[in-house]
Amino acid sequence: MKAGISSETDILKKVIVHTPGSEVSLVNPSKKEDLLFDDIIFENDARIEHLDMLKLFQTAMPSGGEIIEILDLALHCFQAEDVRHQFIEMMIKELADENIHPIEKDLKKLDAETLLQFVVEGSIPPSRHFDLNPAPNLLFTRDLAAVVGNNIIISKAAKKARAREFLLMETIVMHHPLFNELKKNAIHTSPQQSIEGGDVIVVSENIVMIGMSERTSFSGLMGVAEQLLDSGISHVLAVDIPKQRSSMHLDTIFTFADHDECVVFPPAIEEKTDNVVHLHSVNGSVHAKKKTSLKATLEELTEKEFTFIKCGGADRINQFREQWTDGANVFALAPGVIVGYERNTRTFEALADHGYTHMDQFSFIEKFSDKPFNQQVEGKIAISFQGHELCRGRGGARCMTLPVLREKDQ
Ligand SMILES: NC(=O)NCCC[C@H](N)C(=O)O
Repeated sequence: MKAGISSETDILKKVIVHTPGSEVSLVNPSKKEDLLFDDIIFENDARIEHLDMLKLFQTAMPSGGEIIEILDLALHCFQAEDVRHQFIEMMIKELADENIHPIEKDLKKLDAETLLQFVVEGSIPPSRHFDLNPAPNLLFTRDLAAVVGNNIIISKAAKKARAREFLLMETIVMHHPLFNELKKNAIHTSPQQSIEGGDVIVVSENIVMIGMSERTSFSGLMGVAEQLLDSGISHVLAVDIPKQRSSMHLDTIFTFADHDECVVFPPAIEEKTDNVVHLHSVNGSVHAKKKTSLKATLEELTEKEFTFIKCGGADRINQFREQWTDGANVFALAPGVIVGYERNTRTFEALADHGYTHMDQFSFIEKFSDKPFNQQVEGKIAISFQGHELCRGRGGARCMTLPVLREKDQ
C-alpha cells in the first residue's frame, strides 16, 4: 500500500487518528497529572469535536483520501493469535514495573476486541479484577511514530503513561499491510533512548527537524539522526527547545502552514539563538555544526525565504495564552490550507495578516459540500474548529494526526 511523507504540507492522502472513547472517562482526577492531562475531559463532547474535525478533513481531502482509525488497524493485526501473544509478551517485558505477568495466561485467552479494550482501558472486562491506568493519550496519534520519506521512525515513549500506546503502534507497523513497504525502513531506538513523533518535522525530501525536548532524549535524537542520514536524508536539524510541560514537543511551538511559512511561538523559536545544530554526513560519519538561528538555517538549506507567523500575534500575553492552547500546533491538509483550534483567535488574525482567508469548519464544509475542494483555486485558508474538550489533553490538530501519505498532486 502506498505510503510516504516528503513534507509537512503536501496534499494529505492518508492519516491515522483516534476518536476518543471510553478511556477518557476512566481518568481519575487524582491521577490526571500522571496521565499527562491538565483536566478531566467530557467524553461525549470530545468525541463530537473530534468527529467534526474528521468531517472537515474529509471535505478538504481529495477523493480516495483515507482517514484511518488506529484501533481498526490494531484490530486487524490482533485477529492473528500469534500477533496477540507476541504483543502480550512484549508488553510484559517492556512494562516490567506494571507487573502484568501474573495475568499472562488470562490475557492470552482474550479475543482481539477484548485484548484491545485491555490495552486502551487498562482492565479486563467484565470482572476488571486487574486494573492498570487507561491510555487517554491515544488521541494524540502523532507521537506514536513518524513517517519520513519512505522510512518510519518507531517512537519510544518518554513517559510511562504512554508506553502501551507506543507498543501498539509498533505492533501495527510490524503486522499491518499498510506498513508493508515502510516497515522495511523502520528506524528503531535502543531501550535507554526516547523519541516521540511530535518532535519530528519533515521540512522537505532531504531535510528533517527533530526537537530535543522533554520527550526526545539527546541520545534518541542522535540515534535516529544517524539512521536517517544513512537512509538518504541529507540534513537533520536538532532544535533545542524548553524542557517543560507547555512545550513538550517541537510541534507545540513550531508547525508548517505552507512550504515556506511556519506558525511559531516567538519566545522559544524566533527569539532564541544558538538553539540549532545542523547534522549531516561526511564520508559516513555524522558532522555537527552549531547554527545561530533556525530561520536562517532553513533559508540556507532550502534556498527559500521563510516567513514565521507569530502564534498569538504581537502581544506577549496572547502568545503565551494561545501557545498553551495549541495555537502553534496547526495541521496542513494541503499547502497553505491549515486547521487549528477556534479559540486561538489572535493566531488566526496573524494568519489573516499573512494572506490566509479565515473560515470556520462549518462554513468550509458547507461551501465544499457539492464541489471538490481544490487548493490551487481557493488559495491560502486557515480553518478554525472547535476543540474545547480536546484541548484539555494538551494537544492540537497536528498532535491528533499521524499522516502516512502526502502527495504533491490531487
Ligand atoms: N505532539 C504533541 O504535542 N502531542 C501532545 C501530547 C499530549 C499528551 N497529553 C502528552 O502529554 O503526551
